[in-house]
Amino acid sequence: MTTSTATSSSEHRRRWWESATPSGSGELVPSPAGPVDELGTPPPLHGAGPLLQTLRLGRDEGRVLFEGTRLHGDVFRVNTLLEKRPLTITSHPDHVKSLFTAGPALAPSTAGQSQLRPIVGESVLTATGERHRRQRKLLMPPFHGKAIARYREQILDATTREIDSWQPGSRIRLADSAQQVTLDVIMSGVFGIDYRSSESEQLLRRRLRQMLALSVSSLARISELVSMRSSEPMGVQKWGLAHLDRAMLAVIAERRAAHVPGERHDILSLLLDARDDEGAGLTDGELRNELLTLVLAGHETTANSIGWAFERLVRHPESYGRLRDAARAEDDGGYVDATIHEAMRVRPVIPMLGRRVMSHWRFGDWVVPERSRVLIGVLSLHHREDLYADPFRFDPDRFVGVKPGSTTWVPFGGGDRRCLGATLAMEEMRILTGEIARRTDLSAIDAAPERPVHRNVTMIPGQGGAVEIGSVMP
Ligand code: HEM
Repeated sequence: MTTSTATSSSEHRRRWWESATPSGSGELVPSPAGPVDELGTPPPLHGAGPLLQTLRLGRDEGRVLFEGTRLHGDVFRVNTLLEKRPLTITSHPDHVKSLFTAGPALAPSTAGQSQLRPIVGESVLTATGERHRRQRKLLMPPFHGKAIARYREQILDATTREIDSWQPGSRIRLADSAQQVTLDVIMSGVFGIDYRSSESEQLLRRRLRQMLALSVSSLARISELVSMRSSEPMGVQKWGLAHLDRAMLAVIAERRAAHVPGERHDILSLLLDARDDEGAGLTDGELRNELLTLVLAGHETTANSIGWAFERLVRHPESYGRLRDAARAEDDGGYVDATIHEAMRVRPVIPMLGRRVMSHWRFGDWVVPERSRVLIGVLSLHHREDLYADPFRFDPDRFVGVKPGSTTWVPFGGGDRRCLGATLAMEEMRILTGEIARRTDLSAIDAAPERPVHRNVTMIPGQGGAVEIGSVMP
């Protein structure tokens, strides 16, 4: 057996999001990982049939991850209807490293099977192999740190507008409020659209908002289920997308016609200038797919991370008090970043990452067959006692002056598929968290922690990070 991450069973009888474990950080025991020849498959989670295991994995990933590591340690397998071979789940940083560093030929991402594929088509998120490499290279420049600095003012403007609208004494869902900001940032940063824009650009803004509202409706959830195994959109999704596509292609055509290289700095304009190694640019269809990917991958993840951060903060008055003091001081001493890192550790919005091993692969004492799908349990990795003392405790101090490790803190994934928008997301979260803490006093509506809810591949706060607004300062 490899290193066990097992925790006491009494603690596990509680719900994991309400857990608090005693302190204690052991030494991390190394665990060999990588391609090998012979087999020795990991233990199954338990005896439940594939239908039940598929449903549990889709609805309650957190429970599967904590139950699996409690029963079996670092590595276990689940039989699902999604794959012919069992899925292997690992939570050991050495295994994570082997998958992140192996490269796309040996351990490609399974994002090609993403539920976003019917909507975004082939894009940097869903492409694999050479095509993914090309798209990623074209898209990188607008997401570099220097480029992100340009969006700072837009993020601050949108944040200020949102907080100005908050009324003392009212109750809000912070994830929804943050989404207004992240959507505005996407509109101005990605498309260069603001209130001064042309009629066709305003139409695109309305259509995007409509489609995003539709994408969380129950009708859309049903249509998502119907199109799960299809690479084409179906039902209400197809109808909504046809409307959006017309608006989006009209804006792309308008911009192409008026384009002067270097004049504008939004991502659409930068992408119009992008060229691959052969000197080819992106077609209108490719631009549409990439822009829609950025909208869908970028706004809800960031907004829900803010929702989770304040869901934790309002239930941890000491840390919240320190954050407010830090945000109101001239120099925050790194506490805002530390708070974001800690919130993303205890509540990663994407709790599992998918890879496929193209060779027999060793994970500690176990070897899984080639072409198996492997899931990295981000949530269970982030709660290892040998990596984080008292892992269920929310404690931003653990990250003050400490850079999170690339294989021990992975809310943005890693390797050649690491989140393209991570720098932008961090900047958005830094400004939102700092400004909310500086200007407002919030409190929890309910003392009980919010239950995690699983939607598609994300894990979001059940009440959206619900808070009561005490005061709002200018
Ligand atoms: C807190 C916010 C965010 C979180 C937690 C997050 C998380 C992730 C994760 C876990 C992945 C998959 C990584 C892997 O498989 O190794 C990913 C991929 C991606 N994300 Fe994000 N993301 C966030 C914000 C954003 C933003 C703001 C954008 C862009 C506007 C963005 C664009 C993308 C893209 C394009 C990919 C695909 C990258 C590729 O496959 O090469 N994300 N993100």
